[in-house]
Amino acid sequence: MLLEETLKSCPIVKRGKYEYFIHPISDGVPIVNPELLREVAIRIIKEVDFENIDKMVTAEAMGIPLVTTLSLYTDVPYVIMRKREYKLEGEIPVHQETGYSKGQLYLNGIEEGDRVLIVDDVISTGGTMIAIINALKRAGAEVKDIVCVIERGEGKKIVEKKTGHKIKTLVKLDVKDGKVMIL
Ligand SMILES: O=P(O)(O)OC[C@H]1O[C@H](OP(=O)(O)OP(=O)(O)O)[C@H](O)[C@@H]1O
Ligand code: HPA
Repeated sequence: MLLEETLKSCPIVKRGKYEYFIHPISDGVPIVNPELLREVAIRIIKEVDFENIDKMVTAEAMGIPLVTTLSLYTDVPYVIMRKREYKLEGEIPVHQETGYSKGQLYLNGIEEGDRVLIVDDVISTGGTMIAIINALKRAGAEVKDIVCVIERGEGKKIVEKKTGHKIKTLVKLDVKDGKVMIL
């Protein structure tokens, strides 16, 4: 499949001590081909019961092409957790920490009782997913399902243990000696 094929040959750069892989789905560079985006969206749709989902939630930036594509296929609307504060009434700020960055994410647009699907491109340390789940909990939403396209490291296990939510992923990889290995 295209996702696995393109991951195997993608470049790695250092971000501090973190070996960061660069891929169209996780970075939008060097180029995003529609065949790959379509394959990923269809693989996600096969994993999720969209009949039970009111809204999708993702984090800026690289969840955005994913939820956009999914929304066009399923007619389910989406909310983007932004790194920028809007100061709208009811806005929920949460702390986000990844393997290479720290910051804030802001949730708007979710109402109590909303049945939510969380979508993201990568789960690595799990810091971003914890932030998203915390924000949704504070909003009173019901997390129905979670899908991340790419899994690396221990984040998935850590978040599942900490929150009790199951996380679905399409591909699991490891970055070793400057190369991506599909597990
Ligand atoms: O499991 P974690 O260690 O938290 O890593 C996963 C997060 O890292 C990336 O986001 P990033 O904040 O780098 O933003 P980007 O989407 O703008 O690249 C990615 O899109 C995930 O949201
Ligand atoms: O290594 C990575 N590459 C792209 N996005 C990511 N998000 C967390 N880790 C990574």
